Amino acid sequence: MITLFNRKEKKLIAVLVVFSIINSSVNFLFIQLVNDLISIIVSDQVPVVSDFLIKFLVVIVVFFTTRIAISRGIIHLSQSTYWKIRLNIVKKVITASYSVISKKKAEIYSTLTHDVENITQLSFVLVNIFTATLTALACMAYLFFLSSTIFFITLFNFLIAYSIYHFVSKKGTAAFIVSRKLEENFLKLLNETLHGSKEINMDRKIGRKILSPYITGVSKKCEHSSKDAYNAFLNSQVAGQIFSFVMIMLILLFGQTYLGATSSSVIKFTFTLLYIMEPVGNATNSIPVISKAFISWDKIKTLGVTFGDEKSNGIEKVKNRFCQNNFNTIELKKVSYEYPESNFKIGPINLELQKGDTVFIYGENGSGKTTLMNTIIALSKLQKGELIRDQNLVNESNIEEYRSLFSVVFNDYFLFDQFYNIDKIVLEEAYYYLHLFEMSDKVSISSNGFSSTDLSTGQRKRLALIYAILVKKPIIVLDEWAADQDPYFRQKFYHDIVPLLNSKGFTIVAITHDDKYYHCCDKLFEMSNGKLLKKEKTLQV
Ligand SMILES: Nc1ncnc2c1ncn2[C@@H]1O[C@H](COP(=O)(O)OP(=O)(O)OP(=O)(O)O)[C@@H](O)[C@H]1O
Repeated sequence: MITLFNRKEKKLIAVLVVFSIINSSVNFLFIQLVNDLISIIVSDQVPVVSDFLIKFLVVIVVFFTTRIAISRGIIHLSQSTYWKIRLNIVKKVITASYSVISKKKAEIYSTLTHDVENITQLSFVLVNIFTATLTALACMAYLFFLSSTIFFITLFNFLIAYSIYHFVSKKGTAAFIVSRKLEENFLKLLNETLHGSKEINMDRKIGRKILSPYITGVSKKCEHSSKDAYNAFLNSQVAGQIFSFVMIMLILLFGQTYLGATSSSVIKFTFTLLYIMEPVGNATNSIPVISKAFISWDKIKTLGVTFGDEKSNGIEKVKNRFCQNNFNTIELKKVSYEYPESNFKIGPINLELQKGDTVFIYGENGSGKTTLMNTIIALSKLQKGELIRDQNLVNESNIEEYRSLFSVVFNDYFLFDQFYNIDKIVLEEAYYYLHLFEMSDKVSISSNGFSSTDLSTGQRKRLALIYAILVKKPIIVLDEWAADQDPYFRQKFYHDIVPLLNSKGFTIVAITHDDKYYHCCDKLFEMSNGKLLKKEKTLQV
């Protein structure tokens, strides 16, 4: 759960509350000052200008000083909250499991942009509402003092107006919830458009189709529900204003004759009502912002719950352990994994990896090789069976440490801009691998990262493997790494690089379709429809 404010900020909020009370009080004093002047003027007297000017000056100075202080405080609070929530979400994204993140990308984007912004807007609005409420309360007390009968009639009208507002604004909130959901769909489609821009360039039909009916459809629906929401709020605002005008007219027409008020009270009453109409109107205009902020806050909380808190310390736990962390054996005992979405299942699988092994896994497309790999490296949560490292069961408490044994080049790998997980790069070693992978004429290496990643697909994959080696985790896992390499380099990889890495102490697990090189491993397995079969490597040569 996100803690919105620290102790210092809570103190600042307390100060802002005090300033708001002072601000509302002087606001109220101003109307009293004006009312006093009106009384003097309607009774054909001449006011003592210096008296009123001094009071006016005090009121105006205090009003604007507190107003500026409140605004600055709010800007500080809103911006620090904005970035705190954003960082908190990113932190959760970094520590959450891959399976959760891969399904929640659009939701994360819309929360990071849309929802956090809505919460920030709320802080600006809350101050207006708070000061308007205080001013209104002070004015209401003043009205009571002027005429209790008219005060109760006014109060009754306010309550009716509020009930109508409350009823109608429920409709508005419901429409905002719909539009928030649609916003997520919009971002999902936008994401597809950005990632598929090459395909769209090649075939504009995809672009046209995704634009209409999909993106246009979602944006139209979103536009309609937002309009419905704002209209609902607008209707209730208008209803509130009509009530106020009716009230003022009734008091002016019947205040003296039927309600027993003096002419001076009626004027003061009317003036006070007119005066509070603006801040109260502004405050009610801000209700949609509050409504959206509540919806967004719910979203942020739900997203936090989805991520789960159990791994929130994962990053800190494995810090700096990469080079020291090692293993002797890893065992999979009766391990199974099933995708609920497709009902595809692997297992039960028994497998033993020993330090220094070179293991190749081959098999038909869709036979479950990547699923098995994700299970071995504990990227997928274990559903059935046991994962054992050196006689120790891998569980929630040691899973991060277990994962840190593996350096993986996924089939759909991502090459980061910088060497985030290498504390100190040994340039000599880095250049040795750059030469080995025949990339030294294309790329140079600094302590931050590779000089460029704008390379061919095969070349980028070579960098990904160099990076995986430099991280120095004991097990290198490769998912069809050689598939993008030319025949010459593929041979170099299987004949020279794999044995070299092996001689340097790396354990290698590779998924491969290169049957020509199946003999280059110690242990060969076939994955067949979710089952792992041990194979004699000579059979495949
Ligand atoms: N994210 C997913 N959600 C649901 N089912 C999935 C998912 N990923 C894979 N599958 C199912 O698991 C099966 C095996 O997929 P997997 O990626 O493990 O195969 P593979 O042997 O690595 O194939 P390839 O050689 O094509 O990479 C697929 O046929 C599919 O039915």
